[in-house]
Amino acid sequence: MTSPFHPHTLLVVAAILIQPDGSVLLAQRPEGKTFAGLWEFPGGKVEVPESPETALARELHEELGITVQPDRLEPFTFVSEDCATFHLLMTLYLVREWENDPVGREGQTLAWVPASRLDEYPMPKADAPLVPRIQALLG
Ligand SMILES: Nc1nc2c([nH]c(=O)n2[C@H]2C[C@H](O)[C@@H](COP(=O)(O)OP(=O)(O)OP(=O)(O)O)O2)c(=O)[nH]1
Repeated sequence: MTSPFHPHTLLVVAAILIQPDGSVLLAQRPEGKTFAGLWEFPGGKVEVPESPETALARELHEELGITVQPDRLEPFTFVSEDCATFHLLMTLYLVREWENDPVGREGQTLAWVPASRLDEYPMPKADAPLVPRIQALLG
């Protein structure tokens, strides 16, 4: 049954950038944003009329100054999480190729983290299931 109070679904795309040594990139959400201080996978909201892949390429350029090819993004997994005022649907892509070195262009601190140490970085609740999946992928 449909409820008029059912939260809307927010479509978010995020990247798991992987270096040749197997470390992955985390960004710390800056002060003033929701979840400030927590670590996340870079990305953001899909805007009309973007595809998820073009939205992720845009977000990675805005946030990190890197260039990725939308058709080289590798679908990995997704999370579906009730966040009280909205429902988060976040699709994640593996990214192994990019141009330029990532820098935090929006004040975020960046960290390259070995998969085995991902659980040392506090993340939004929705990200919790991702950690064992990434560890299984990267060993
Ligand atoms: N990029 C990213 N967003 C995440 C992760 N985990 C998680 O719950 N989110 C949530 C936080 C936000 O509600 C949403 C991403 O939107 P966003 O990052 O564009 O949000 P925003 O800059 O506009 O900031 P805000 O409106 O949430 O304050 O997804 C993650 O690992 N990466």
